[in-house]
This record gives sequence, structure tokens and C-alpha cells, in this order.
Amino acid sequence: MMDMGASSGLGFMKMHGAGNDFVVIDSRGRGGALVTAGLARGLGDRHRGVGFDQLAEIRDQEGADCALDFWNSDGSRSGACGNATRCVSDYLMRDLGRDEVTLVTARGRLHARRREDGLVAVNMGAPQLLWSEIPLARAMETDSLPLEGGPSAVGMGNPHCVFFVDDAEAVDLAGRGASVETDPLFPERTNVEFASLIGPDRLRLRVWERGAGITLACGSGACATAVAAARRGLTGRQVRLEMDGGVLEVDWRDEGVWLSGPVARVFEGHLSPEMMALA
Ligand SMILES: N[C@@H](CCC[C@H](N)C(=O)O)C(=O)O
Repeated sequence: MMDMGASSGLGFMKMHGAGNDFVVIDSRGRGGALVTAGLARGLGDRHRGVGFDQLAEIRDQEGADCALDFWNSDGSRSGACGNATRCVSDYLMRDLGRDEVTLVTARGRLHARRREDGLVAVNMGAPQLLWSEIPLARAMETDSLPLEGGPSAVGMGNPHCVFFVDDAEAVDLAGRGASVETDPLFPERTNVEFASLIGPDRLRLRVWERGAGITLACGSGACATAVAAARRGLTGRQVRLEMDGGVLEVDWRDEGVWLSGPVARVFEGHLSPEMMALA
């Protein structure tokens, strides 16, 4: 179990899944949640804090191995984070000496397991198909993006707007991502995906995350993209998604969308009293 070092400040771990990076705080046994929007923003600052795409806080939960909350680096909350769920599952499985765990998130109860090849897999649940083809062409009509009927909106416990384009490398990810994230079509903002087909079951995927900007990978984004691709008949239901930080695998089954990939633990530390004062 993580050394919470009560005398030397609150402990944390830095982890990542295919380069999607996280600070993990284990608040079990501390009487409830400790993280606030101010602490998340302060810690998320890559110059003055630790830096992360998301912060995951582990809490006690009766009837499950833990509860899990997610914060973006801008201090906003997210209902789902596939890669952080996989990272925390790896930490819990090692801690408990098991190969399976159950976590409760805003999304509901999620089951995770270690595969024989060492990858960590989580069932992210059923996708919510919000719109299959959004009339977002109006928001994008001034540029040359081939929209092919408009993007797909898919909920995985958080919102995703997925564009299929000929060449994901050619997209101005920062410019397009930021403008779609805040389009009035999405009152709670949205994560934004640009995907190109590179094989019958292979997609190149670049992601602009709500509340975090460009990230090297995004688990729920990979799930949303795979679901949208299968719905459009571009791929089957088992897809490899090649992202800037590595490869994620998605398998859309009757019982839910399974997300698999690598996880890594990077370092542990303790927060200073100055940082804790932001909470
Ligand atoms: N990196 C995540 C998704 C993070 C949540 C997102 N930025 C939001 O606000 O919904 C993943 O691996 O799923």
C-alpha cells in the first residue's frame, strides 16, 4: 500500500497509461475525500505543481474494492477516465495480491483484471450513443476537414465527439480541439477525437481532452472512437488504437466496452504544507 506518510505530508503516486499521466491519491481510511478543485489545479500545474492529465482520488467504498473520483488538470471533474481506472486497478491488484478488482466510479461499478500478457483491462460499461451524426458541419464548415456526414457523439460516462478524417496527423488538434470542446452543442464541454482508418481493425487516434488539452492517450476516447467506428461499419468490434503515447485495445462486447493497455508507476512523493493549503 502507498506510504501515506501522515507526518511528512499527504502521499501521492505518479502513474501513466500509454503516456496519459496521473497523480493518484489514496484517501482510504482518512474519513472521506480530500481533493478540492483548488488542489487539483495547483497539483496539475506542470511548472508549479506535479503535473498530470487527471488526478484520481481513491476512497473507501463498501461492497467494492474502492471508490474512485477523477479531476482534470484545470480543476474540473470527469465522470470517467479509462486509463486512470486501469492504473489504479494495477495498484490495487498489487496491494491486494489479486488479479481482479471492482471499483465504483460516477459511471457505476467497473470490473478490472490483469490479462495473461500483463496488460490491465477494464470493462468501461455500455456506450451511450448520443447522436450518431452530429450536424456539427455548421461549426466546422469554414475549413477543409472531410466530415463525411458529421462526427459521432458517444458517452462513456463522459462526453466524446469523434471525427473520422483521412489523415489525423494533418488536423490542427489544438485549434480544432479547443473550438469543438467549447461548442454550444456541448453544454458540459466535450472531449474531442480525430481518427483515421489505417487497417481493418486499426485506427490512428489523436485526442484533445476536455479540461486537459492534448494528451498522449485517452482510454474513454479510445472506447468512444472504437464504438463509433464499429457503428459506421469502418471496423469490427475489436480495435487497436494507435495514439501518440502507445497502443490501446478496445473490445466492444455485449457486457460492455473492454479497454486494455499498459500501465506504469513512475514515482511516489509527499505534498508540502503549501500545496495542501490549496485544498
Ligand atoms: N484520460 C481519460 C479521460 C479523461 C476525462 C476527460 N478529460 C473528461 O473531462 O471527460 C481516459 O483515459 O479515459
